[in-house]
Amino acid sequence: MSLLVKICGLSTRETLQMALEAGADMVGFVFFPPSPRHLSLELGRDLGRQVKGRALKVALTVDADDATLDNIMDALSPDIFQLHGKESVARLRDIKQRFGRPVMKAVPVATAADLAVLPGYAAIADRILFDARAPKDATRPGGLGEPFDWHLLENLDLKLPYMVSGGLHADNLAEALRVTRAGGVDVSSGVESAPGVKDPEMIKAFIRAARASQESSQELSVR
Ligand SMILES: O=C(O)c1ccccc1NCC(=O)[C@H](O)[C@H](O)COP(=O)(O)O
Repeated sequence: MSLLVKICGLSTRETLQMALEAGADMVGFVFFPPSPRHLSLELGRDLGRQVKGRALKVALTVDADDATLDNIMDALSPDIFQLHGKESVARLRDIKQRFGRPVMKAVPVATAADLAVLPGYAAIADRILFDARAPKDATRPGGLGEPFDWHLLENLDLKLPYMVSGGLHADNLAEALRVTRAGGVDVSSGVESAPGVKDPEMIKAFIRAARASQESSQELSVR
């Protein structure tokens, strides 16, 4: 299974183009006003048209209501909804039924106890995104550029595809993958020169590092 690379929080045509040309498998668009990466529906529509099937479009929301999701569906037509709030298992089921799109549930991780929610979500979600749990005073539940202890996932037995995120960058993603055995990596802050300002060279470096890590793990597996 090829490693999935997601570049999240894209908000300009130029950096989206760079991520697509560099080979991102998923491009994430944030619809959460407190985020420095938040997109208007108009910009989401424009950027969505630019993707043209070259990557999966991920709409990132936080405890959004149906009206908000309807608007995002109309503007972006996402391939996946990434639910990054406190959405219940029942809410995941509702969203899947209403929109007919896969859902990726973000699971915040700080301690082993945070993994207790997995069986419920894993029964409904299509994939899981493990992210660092945000501090209590944070203005948003993700995109904070801080890692969690990847060893908490060392003995994970999850039948669902999962990604690792939270404070990743080109220089630590290989270790994150080695420890977590995740099938994908996701990054936002680690490819930015400032909050919300994506850096093309950092995007390229991150994707290059992810592909290099994938190749070396494939070489090890055939030995
Ligand atoms: O990116 C945001 O601003 C954001 C806002 C609210 C909820 C989630 C958010 N990001 C979720 C992502 O998928 C990020 O890529 C993930 O949290 C990793 O972020 P980072 O640690 O900055 O790489």
